[in-house]
Amino acid sequence: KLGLKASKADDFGAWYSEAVIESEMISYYDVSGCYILRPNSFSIWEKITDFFDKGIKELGVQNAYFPLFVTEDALNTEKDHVEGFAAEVAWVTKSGQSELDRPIAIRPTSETVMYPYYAQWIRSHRDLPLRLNQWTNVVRWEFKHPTPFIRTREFLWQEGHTAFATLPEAEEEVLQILDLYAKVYTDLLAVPVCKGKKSAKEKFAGSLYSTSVEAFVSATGRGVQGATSHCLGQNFSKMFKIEFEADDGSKQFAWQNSWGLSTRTIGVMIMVHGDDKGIVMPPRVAPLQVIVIPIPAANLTDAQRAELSSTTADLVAQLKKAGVRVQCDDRDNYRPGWKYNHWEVKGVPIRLELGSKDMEKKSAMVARRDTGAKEAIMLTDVAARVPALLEEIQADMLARSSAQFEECKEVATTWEDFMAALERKHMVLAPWADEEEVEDDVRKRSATADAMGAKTLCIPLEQPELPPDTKCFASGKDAKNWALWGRSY
Ligand SMILES: O=C(C[C@H]1NCCC[C@H]1O)Cn1cnc2c(c1=O)CCCC2
Ligand SMILES: [Mg+2]
Repeated sequence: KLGLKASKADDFGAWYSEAVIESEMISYYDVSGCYILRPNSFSIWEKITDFFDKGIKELGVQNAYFPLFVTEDALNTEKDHVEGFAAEVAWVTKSGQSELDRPIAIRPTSETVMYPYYAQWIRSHRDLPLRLNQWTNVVRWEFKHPTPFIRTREFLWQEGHTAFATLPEAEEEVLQILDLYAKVYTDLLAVPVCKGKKSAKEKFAGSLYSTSVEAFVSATGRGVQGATSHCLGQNFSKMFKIEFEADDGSKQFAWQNSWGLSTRTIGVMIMVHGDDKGIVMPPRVAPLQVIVIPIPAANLTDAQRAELSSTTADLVAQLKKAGVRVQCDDRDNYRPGWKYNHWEVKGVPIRLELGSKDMEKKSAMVARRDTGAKEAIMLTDVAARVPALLEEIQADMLARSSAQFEECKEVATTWEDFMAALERKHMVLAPWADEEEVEDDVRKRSATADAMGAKTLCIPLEQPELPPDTKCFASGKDAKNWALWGRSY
């Protein structure tokens, strides 16, 4: 059977597992929760890192590298946050046969690695702002069911850690980074996101407030946090004594941010765009954008065969010159149908078929992976048309996924409408009291036998009008704002 065995609509988990394997993005590994990122997925991470790294450097952020290991004492400096996560911290307890006299943690995130040194480096307001980022791996020994890219025990990410003399400077950066995160999703991955603030319950315990970009997987009706940008206020500078002498001579605690985006981005892209034929790659991140497949007729003369291969080689050369990532599959031990499937599973955005009758008409047949649409293109137009078509595909993918996102977002002001929307596997924009106990209550009351309860995904930065006297959909108390609710990963 061509395409995947599992269907995305019928068995999403099986579909996703099969898609990441058949597309050669992932290989399973013999440590649970860990996966091998093969070239087809790692090249996407390279595009994301190139884009984001350029963006933060334009903002004045510098890259550095801090050690993988954290001492027990350092890690416990922020113990009231870590205790919630203590079970996730992985420890080195021995080397060879000998026990370490003190266990050493593997970084689950690097605040406690970096901030003792921030305290050493920052003495005067002239040392600010200090804005460092690192591209690393981190380890979190999650116990929930692992999912490639989405929830893994080791993952790649970037973590930005910045310090400013004033809160306004920090707050400005929080939103600059959030904008960059949104662009990673919309401009590279063709995935729409909602920018918002996290509720008190959902925010990072160590932050003053957290902002995030939230994506939505319509196939499962679950939201997924795409990336986070936290304003830490002076919480960490007080813990780590990151103080500076202000220009008026007073000693003040620095104002800090931290922000992170991980290889989870790739999983979101797969879940949003994939179909029953496999992965659908947005052209801007596709490792291979065009596969050229010559289709020699059975009874070709040597001359005709030679002409077909030289025309094919010429097309590939023209497309390469036009900056297109292109390959030719002229293997003679596979028939065309097998090849179509082979490259569709990998999500190659464009297939260019070159058959003998096409040759006579000096044209090629181009097939789009996202819609399956085919169009004949004159050979002389290929080098101009294909780059334009790739951009059209990118735009169309974002337009379709954005329309899907809006379709999956319902407004509700009553409990009944809220629950009905969840039943339809949708997100719900609802006015609420913005109180943690209300959120706890909704989580419990909205859980059903076969589905987890809903949480707030974010409080959208773009708030709809809130008429006076609007009541919280769940508690009946006065509503403070609109939150986007949903089941989530
Ligand atoms: O990591 C963060 C906050 C922050 N870390 C840096 C990047 C941005 C942002 O994610 C929150 N967090 C999540 N998970 C864990 C910890 C933790 O602090 C610490 C212990 C192990 C698990
Ligand atoms: Mg976690």
